[in-house]
Amino acid sequence: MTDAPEAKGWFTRLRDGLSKTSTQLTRGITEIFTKEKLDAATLDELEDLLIQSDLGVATAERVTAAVGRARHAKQLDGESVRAIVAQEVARVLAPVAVPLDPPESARPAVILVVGVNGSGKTTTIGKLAETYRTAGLKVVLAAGDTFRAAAVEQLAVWAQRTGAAFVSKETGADAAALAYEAYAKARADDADLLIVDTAGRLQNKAGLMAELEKIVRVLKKFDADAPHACLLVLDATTGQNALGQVEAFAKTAGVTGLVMTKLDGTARGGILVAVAEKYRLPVHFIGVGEGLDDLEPFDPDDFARALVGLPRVEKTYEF
Ligand SMILES: Nc1nc2c(ncn2[C@@H]2O[C@H](COP(=O)(O)OP(=O)(O)OP(=O)(O)O)[C@@H](O)[C@H]2O)c(=O)[nH]1
Repeated sequence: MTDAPEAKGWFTRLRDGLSKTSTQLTRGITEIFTKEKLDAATLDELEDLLIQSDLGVATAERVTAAVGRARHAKQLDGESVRAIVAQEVARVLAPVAVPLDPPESARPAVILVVGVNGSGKTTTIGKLAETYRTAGLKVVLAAGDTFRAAAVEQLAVWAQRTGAAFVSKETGADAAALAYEAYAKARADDADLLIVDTAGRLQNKAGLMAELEKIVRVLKKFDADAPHACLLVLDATTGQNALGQVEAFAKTAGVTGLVMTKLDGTARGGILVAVAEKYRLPVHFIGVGEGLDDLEPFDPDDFARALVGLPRVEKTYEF
């Protein structure tokens, strides 16, 4: 298969990126499962470890129950417990692993990108532009974070780097007016995809909501189905705060899917599982670095194996 080397490269980066999380989990599991006796207290310790690793209570219970069922069948060691963790985590994640396919019929399809400041929105938009440009789509980027000149400049650099068209206005300009101009340009250019950056200010929820609503209203004047996706970018290093962010943005912005960034900088990568389990929103992409190649479509099996530091299982296909 031609894509095998690239896929392998990504898994290695994913595993390296998640190494802080997997080292912590592996160490904890190994300590718990090298004891002579395997009893209810052992399972309680495992459950506590999984909760402390941000996986969420329901997943921790589910994994512990699976390990409990397996304990009579054979002598469990750390590695087999990690394999059970990976299997159960993959089962929790499978329903939310949904690709982001902008509708081809919409010209342009519109992706609105929201999230708190610093979550990695702009970087994610740059990487998305690269992904879709590489797939042959004509992409326009709209610098909707009009409050911060640095955010506009950063997005301009990404546009240049990826060959996407770029629309911006002066600092402080109305973000909805910018969205209007960007859509008009994208349509005039017969672009496939318009990706709109937004300012992220959770601390000013009312203002944020009004601004996002205005952007959406403007887009709907062109196309009643726009935006076709509203992506919330979450920074994994914020741990449990990610849950509050999903709550707030799901209410205010009508989030349709998630991107989780910075999984490489944290021992809290388990938070993706807690978010998936609680909100059941599609997870489209995950990010493990600042480079163009560091964003990939979300694969539940790869993520679950990397989370506990196990090698990738080559997929088998049934016909
Ligand atoms: N390690 C790591 N850093 C990342 C990742 N994604 C983004 N970053 C970095 O995180 C910082 C913030 O990213 P931005 O893309 O500027 O975030 P933003 O949400 O647009 O932030 P504002 O522009 O402040 O609204 C930058 O230094 C990025 O290079 C990632 O997956 N891993």
